[in-house]
Amino acid sequence: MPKANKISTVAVIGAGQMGTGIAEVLAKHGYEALIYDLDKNRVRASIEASAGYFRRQGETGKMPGEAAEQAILRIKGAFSLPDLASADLVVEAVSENEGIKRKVFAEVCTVLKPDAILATNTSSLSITRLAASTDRPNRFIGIHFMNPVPVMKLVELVRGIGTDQETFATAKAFAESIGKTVTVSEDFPAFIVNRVLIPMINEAIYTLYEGVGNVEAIDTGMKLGANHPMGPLELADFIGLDTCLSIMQVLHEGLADSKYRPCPLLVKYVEAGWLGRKAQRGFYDYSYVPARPTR
Ligand SMILES: CC(=O)CC(=O)SCCNC(=O)CCNC(=O)[C@H](O)C(C)(C)COP(=O)(O)OP(=O)(O)OC[C@H]1O[C@@H](n2cnc3c(N)ncnc32)[C@H](O)[C@@H]1OP(=O)(O)O
Ligand SMILES: NC(=O)C1=CN([C@@H]2O[C@H](COP(=O)(O)OP(=O)(O)OC[C@H]3O[C@@H](n4cnc5c(N)ncnc54)[C@H](OP(=O)(O)O)[C@@H]3O)[C@@H](O)[C@H]2O)C=CC1
Repeated sequence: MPKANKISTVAVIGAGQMGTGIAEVLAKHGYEALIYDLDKNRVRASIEASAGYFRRQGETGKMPGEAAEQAILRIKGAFSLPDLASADLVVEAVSENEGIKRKVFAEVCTVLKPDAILATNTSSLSITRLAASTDRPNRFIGIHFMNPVPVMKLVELVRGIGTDQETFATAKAFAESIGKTVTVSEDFPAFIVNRVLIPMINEAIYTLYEGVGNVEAIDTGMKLGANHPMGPLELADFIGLDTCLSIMQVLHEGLADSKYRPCPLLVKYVEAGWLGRKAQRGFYDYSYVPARPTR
């Protein structure tokens, strides 16, 4: 199994959709994955979902059955932060909120090996600022995976001002060892992919808000008219409307340009708890099969 220099055990903090996908890709490529979340039920649900994913991979012949079974065994639940002490690399994938991430870093640094690398999967936040809240800004880096992690080929690497060359080289070798293509972004709000993608989604929400078209017309338009695999509103629901809003806020505040103002309809949906697929409701209602547009 390919492994990046000096890394064999990887801890993933945050057992949501990204943390679960990251653990799956790690296990598939021979790494021991420890998955942690504040909510123990989330850890159990994540492990269960990953086991289901690998069983389907085995049943459909996408992975040899035995390899799929071994991958299941490589994902282990961590139910307290000291359980992460053996990690050579930590990938933080908790909610896109700077305060929450800072708190997690402060706590996890107390249990990590001094030479462990700390990475964040943040979609938008300053790597330099997050690094400054840790005891190891030189060994801190942004490793930004795309959703769904097992399918999407890209990883963006983002150095903070203090990230050292060895950390960057190890992170790059690690990302390539799990089959990802690496692009490098400078440490600016939302990096490259989300600087382009999320304002497009925000504009689609404005198009809905202003009554230019309904959900179906906007998504069909972009799928058939621009060959996007998902319409922008479907994609917003898929990413999570809370995450989309956080990214727009970081762009708006970080670049101080009114063109990044979050659409009031996006704000309202998040305030209502209509966060997209993960909440069963966003621009679509997922209690129906197939999901029905809500506007
Ligand atoms: C917010 C950020 O910080 C950055 C981001 O991630 S932005 C979001 C980036 N992601 C995108 O833009 C995704 C856009 N959507 C797509 O590419 C596609 O709709 C999709 C890949 C998600 C699904 O593709 P599809 O053709 O509609 O569906 P489907 O046929 O079911 O799936 C295609 C493959 O993906 C796999 N797949 C789909 N969802 C998956 C998931 N959650 N986990 C694992 N595999 C998944 C399927 O098993 C299938 O695999 P095979 O080809 O081996 O059979
Ligand atoms: N969604 C996407 O398409 C992408 C997201 N990202 C980034 O990945 C990160 C995670 O996103 P995503 O997986 O979608 O979000 P989710 O909401 O699916 O998952 C976040 C998880 O973190 C948990 N959590 C919150 N606070 C803590 C804490 N203090 N300690 C441990 N766990 C905690 C949450 O629990 P609870 O729900 O109980 O609060 C939840 O289980 C974000 O930074 C996001 O920007 C990056 C690329 C793509």
